[in-house]
Amino acid sequence: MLTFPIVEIFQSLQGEGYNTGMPAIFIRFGGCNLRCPWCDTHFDHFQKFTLTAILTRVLTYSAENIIITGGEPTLQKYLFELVVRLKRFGYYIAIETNGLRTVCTGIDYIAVSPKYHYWQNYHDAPLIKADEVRIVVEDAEDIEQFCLEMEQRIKAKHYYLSPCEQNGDTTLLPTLQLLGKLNRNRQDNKWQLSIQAHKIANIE
Ligand SMILES: Nc1nc2[nH]cc(C(=O)O)c2c(=O)[nH]1
Ligand code: SF4
Ligand SMILES: [Mg+2]
Repeated sequence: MLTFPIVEIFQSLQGEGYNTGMPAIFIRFGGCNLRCPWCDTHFDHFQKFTLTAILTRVLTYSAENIIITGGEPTLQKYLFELVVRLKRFGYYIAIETNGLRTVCTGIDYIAVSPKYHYWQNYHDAPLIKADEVRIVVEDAEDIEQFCLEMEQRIKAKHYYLSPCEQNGDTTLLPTLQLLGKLNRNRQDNKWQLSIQAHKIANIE
């Protein structure tokens, strides 16, 4: 029987990016094709759920939006089958991906978070169109170059920088400084700040 590795399913508010504040049911898949040193998700602890079990659980919540995340959710071979089933119930479906694989059709909103730590993997990454690009700011000399390359590579409506939190430290100041640099000499103020609002609010 078709099963999916599920870390957790819960309802909360989108804490990041353009849809911040949007009530959503989060479906978090296990497994990832990267190992970011600052990763905040235990994607290797999961339980097997059938499609019907996922659906049954999702239907216990009130939100009309779904955020598919992980881990790296595009690793799921049968993600499209899940999306089709969820769509029949009228859900608006967003996905959070690192952008190293294509995203199946039927998803309404793509948030891609390319990882500076794995820059070399992005030179030929397939995802070149998204709704938002969100880059976690690691304190590195050449991260501005990475951001500019991703802006060129991935066409999106919104571009965000997000501070990196690790062991109680945050890169908020370098993030603000980098926003200043990326937005200098241009009128569109294209790069915006995205914080992990759910962590400050102490919600899931
Ligand atoms: N509230 C809340 N918003 C989120 N947006 C993206 C998340 C993620 O872990 O992918 C996340 C998360 O874990 N919680
Ligand atoms: S891509 Fe995301 S889930 Fe995977 S290791 Fe990096 S931060 Fe963690
Ligand atoms: Mg998270």
